Amino acid sequence: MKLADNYMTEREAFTMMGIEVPTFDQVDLVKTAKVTPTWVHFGGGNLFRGFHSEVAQELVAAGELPAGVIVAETYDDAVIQDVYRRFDNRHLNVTMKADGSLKRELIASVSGSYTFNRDHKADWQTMMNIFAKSSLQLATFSITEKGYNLRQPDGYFTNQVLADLATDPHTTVPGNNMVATAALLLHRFETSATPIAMVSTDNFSQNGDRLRETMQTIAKMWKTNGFVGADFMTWLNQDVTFPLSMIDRITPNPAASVAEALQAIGFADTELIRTPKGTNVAPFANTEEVHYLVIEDNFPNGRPDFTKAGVFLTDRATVNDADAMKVTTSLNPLHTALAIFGSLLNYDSIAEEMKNVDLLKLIQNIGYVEGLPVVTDPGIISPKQFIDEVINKRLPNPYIPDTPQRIATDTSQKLSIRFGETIKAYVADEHRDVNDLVFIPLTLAAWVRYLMAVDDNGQQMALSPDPLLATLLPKVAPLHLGYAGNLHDVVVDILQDEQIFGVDLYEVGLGVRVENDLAQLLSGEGAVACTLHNALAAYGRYDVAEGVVSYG
Ligand SMILES: NC(=O)c1ccc[n+]([C@@H]2O[C@H](COP(=O)([O-])OP(=O)(O)OC[C@H]3O[C@@H](n4cnc5c(N)ncnc54)[C@H](O)[C@@H]3O)[C@@H](O)[C@H]2O)c1
Ligand SMILES: O=P(O)(O)OC[C@@H](O)[C@@H](O)[C@H](O)[C@H](O)CO
Repeated sequence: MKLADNYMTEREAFTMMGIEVPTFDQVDLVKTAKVTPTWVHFGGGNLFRGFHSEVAQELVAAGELPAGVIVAETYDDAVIQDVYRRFDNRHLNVTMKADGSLKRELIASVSGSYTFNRDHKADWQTMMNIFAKSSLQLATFSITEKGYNLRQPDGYFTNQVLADLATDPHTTVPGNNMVATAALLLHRFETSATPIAMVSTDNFSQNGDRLRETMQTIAKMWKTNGFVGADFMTWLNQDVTFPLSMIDRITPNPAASVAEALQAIGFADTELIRTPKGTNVAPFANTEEVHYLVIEDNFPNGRPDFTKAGVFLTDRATVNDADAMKVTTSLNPLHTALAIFGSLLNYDSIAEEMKNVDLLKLIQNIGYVEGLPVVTDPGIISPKQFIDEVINKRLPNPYIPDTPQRIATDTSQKLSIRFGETIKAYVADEHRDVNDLVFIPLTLAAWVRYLMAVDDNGQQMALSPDPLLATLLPKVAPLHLGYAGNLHDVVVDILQDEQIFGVDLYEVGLGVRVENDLAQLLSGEGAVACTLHNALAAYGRYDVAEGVVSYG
């Protein structure tokens, strides 16, 4: 069987293979979406395919979303061509359960897919038409942290953004994806002027606020340059909402092991694709069973009843707390620590890393000891239960084919949220001492050590993509194993960069500690494993069997 087979008429054949098929006809969604679109999603990568599209499928089945969801790609044209249109906008979502069994579901909730950038004029116009429709209630985003950037590392607008902001959006098509998004909102204002919710579901704190600020920055510049009036600003401020969200579902890149399992049952569409822009996709997505989506309930033009698909809708403060819990202490910092140390120690599986007692203790100390105490309980999810589930069930699940290399992607964009927020909380609390942080600074030092692109055996190591590599690699170029020169002079520029860490590490009193850790980490072959082991012996406060104990 394959994705393009008619699941309405061949339902039994799919079911016999253990593939669940939709109860609705995708053709109906497509027809409805042409007239009354409801939901657009930007960034049709793996998270969307493993999570949002499944939420949409449940909502369609519940009669809550007759128009399905429309996918728009601003960045990677090949995604639309290779895994959406080529497969009639369908994919297989494979949920990998802790007992090794697979749930396979044919997803047909996508009612259209478009490449929204200036190279695709017809798709551009279609998206403009969709945004003009008063039926459109929301747009969601999963475009990675860097997808929201207007500025280059030095804080100035990128040349593309400068060019976009200097030209009238009514006459010139913008090149930057955020400016293009603002152009959609401008078109909406100038046509239906109906309210809309723009929902970022990317992994960073106050994600909605960042999207709002980005849209407002663009609008202000347009106004300054005389391209829009004050009325557009007023509409943007009053009628467009940017709800906060917390999203959680470990969704690794499509894995060969899952492709093989699908081939074994006779499913044909299993090709693993790496697009020229580096997105790893396939006709299927593979994801975990556990998932949380918490969204601020602020939809000014109405919304489907997301709760029918297990989504939490709540107030802003609760979402913020849930997000801070996940992104700054209880999941993503642990992931990033495993990504950095795992890459240096030559692991290619997160589950395998969890069998290394030192790596396990590392994340226990970062999570339970250093992060959890400064987290506010969101009330809807217990932080302690959440982190227990992450460390004891989710990360060790051998059936989740996740890799430290995937998670190490774009680390420079993530450190300020993953660790910087905890550092700031310690600094802000007069009852806490930032010098009690041991394993967070060690992980930051390990990231600088990682940038040397040499593993713990002294062998060259491929680095995961990161937009700052071009500026960072020349800075660490003098470093080598056994380096005995002036380390401070080499790393000071990096460690004081607030854009990267969220704080100037020297200003908060952690710079020298990170330098000292780095000196140990690069002292020779095996020094990464050894430094971690010694730090745990000296300062580890979490005992695997007994829970938190005092400093050694
Ligand atoms: N995969 C997960 O486990 C997971 C879980 C929770 C949250 N997230 C969030 O979702 C994001 C996407 O994850 P994914 O697994 O879908 O990744 P992916 O690599 O499968 O897809 C990335 C998507 O972002 C788009 N993109 C990349 N760079 C862009 C840019 N500069 N501008 C605009 N769009 C850009 C790509 O075209 C693609 O659609 C993550 O960065 C994270 O913030 C991921
Ligand atoms: O997606 P990123 O790049 O922000 O971070 C990598 C992983 O930590 C992340 O994708 C997790 O798998 C996810 O946050 C789990 O919900």
